[in-house]
Amino acid sequence: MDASDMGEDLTKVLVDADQIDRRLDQIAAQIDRDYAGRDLLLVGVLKGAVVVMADLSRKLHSPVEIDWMAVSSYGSGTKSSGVVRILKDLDTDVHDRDVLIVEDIIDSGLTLSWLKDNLETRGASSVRIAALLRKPDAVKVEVEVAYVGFDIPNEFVVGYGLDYDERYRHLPFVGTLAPHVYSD
Ligand SMILES: O=P(O)(O)OC[C@H]1O[C@H](OP(=O)(O)OP(=O)(O)O)[C@H](O)[C@@H]1O
Ligand code: HPA
Ligand SMILES: [Mg+2]
Repeated sequence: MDASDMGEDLTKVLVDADQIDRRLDQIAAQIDRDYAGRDLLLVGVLKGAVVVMADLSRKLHSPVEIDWMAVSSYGSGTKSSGVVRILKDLDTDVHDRDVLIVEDIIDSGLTLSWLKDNLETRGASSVRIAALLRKPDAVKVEVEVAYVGFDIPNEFVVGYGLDYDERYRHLPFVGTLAPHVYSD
């Protein structure tokens, strides 16, 4: 599948499937080295992180546990509301655990800075972040990211887990959405 399958909804492919695959290989190798001999809990942030969690976790050689949270600050629009809500909490007690939050994107940083604080408050022994994408020009709150796939321009992107109004999450690449799709 490529951008042309999406008709005129996408203006371009920003990061293709091969680039994502190669970058995740590197990040997984780094995570394996950094957490060698430790008992890591991966926390995926629903729904956007589903695709990167599936691909990244299968590249890890270390034993890990996986749990999920759903938080939302976007609703159906393209701008963060800044108000983070927990829609689904973890099933796992993170007290004394090494936690790695796995995310699709850091945009304003509001979601991850809130989530990192939240998990630290629960007594996790470490909380770090892995994010496939980051938009340096959109950051409103600085968040330290241990593993980042790609820095991208400040444009609304979809695919590889990322949606616009719940669509396009299944695309195997990251592309920019044509403005006519969200300004109609
Ligand atoms: O850095 P921020 O500006 O906070 O934006 C990043 C967050 O926004 C998106 O999630 P969203 O709330 O849209 O939910 P979704 O993952 O279900 O699409 C994305 O998956 C991140 O979780
Ligand atoms: N695309 C889709 N979802 C998002 C984005 C984006 O660029 N930023 C934050 N959530
Ligand atoms: Mg989203």
